[in-house]
Amino acid sequence: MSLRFEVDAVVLDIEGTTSATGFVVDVLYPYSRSRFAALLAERADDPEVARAVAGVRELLGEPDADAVRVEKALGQWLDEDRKATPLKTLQGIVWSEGFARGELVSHFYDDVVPVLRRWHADGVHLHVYSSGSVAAQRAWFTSSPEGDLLPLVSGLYDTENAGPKQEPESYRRIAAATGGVPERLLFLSDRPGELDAARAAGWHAVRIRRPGEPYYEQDLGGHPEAGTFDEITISARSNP
Ligand SMILES: CSCCC(=O)C(=O)COP(=O)(O)O
Ligand SMILES: [Mg+2]
Repeated sequence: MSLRFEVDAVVLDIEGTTSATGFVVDVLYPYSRSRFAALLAERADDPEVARAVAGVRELLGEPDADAVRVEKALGQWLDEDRKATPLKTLQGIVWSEGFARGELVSHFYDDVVPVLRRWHADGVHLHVYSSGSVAAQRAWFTSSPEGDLLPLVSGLYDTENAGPKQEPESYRRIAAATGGVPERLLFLSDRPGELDAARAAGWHAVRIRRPGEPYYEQDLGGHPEAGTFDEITISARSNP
């Protein structure tokens, strides 16, 4: 299938779209799980850690939850792949340190990086919108197997600065932040509920449907689909 869009910017989901969910779940999740206890015990006074812990307690409805209870909740949310913002904040802290130490290198599907480079060279603005925190996204793009990809990216959005990914209002916020008009924005994601929200905000939305990904079999939404990024052609305004 070949798809063509005239847009100024492409907004990218990460897990299931640019990158394999299996890598996130099998490599990144265990990495964060094994470091949460030390993070909660040794850096409870770090303002970002304290804010995230307060967020965990709020989601639990347990204002007095101690570090053991908080760690247990984080572990359960990891098991469920629940995209809870405080979990993502804490993961972002440990992952970005792991990437900086060279203990982690991110993953991109083979088709993705050449196409991102081409779109960028053609004047298409690239933004990221992921449940992974902005800190995690920055580290992910900086420490790729193909070197530092962060210069390709103009903006990073997560559930904290944009809002939940399945709500149209979040896409309106991103459009306002990028200065883009909805009909000149294209969102790529594996998850039908996110694509529905982007479409409801007036964006173009393409479902990236890769074999082996969790939403591959789900057949809802009626969105245009692509199996790889090569199937999508973008004409930017500056480069018709
Ligand atoms: C570098 S982000 C790590 C992946 C992650 O934790 C996540 O939740 C990604 O979810 P997405 O919204 O990109 O599907
Ligand atoms: Mg995804």
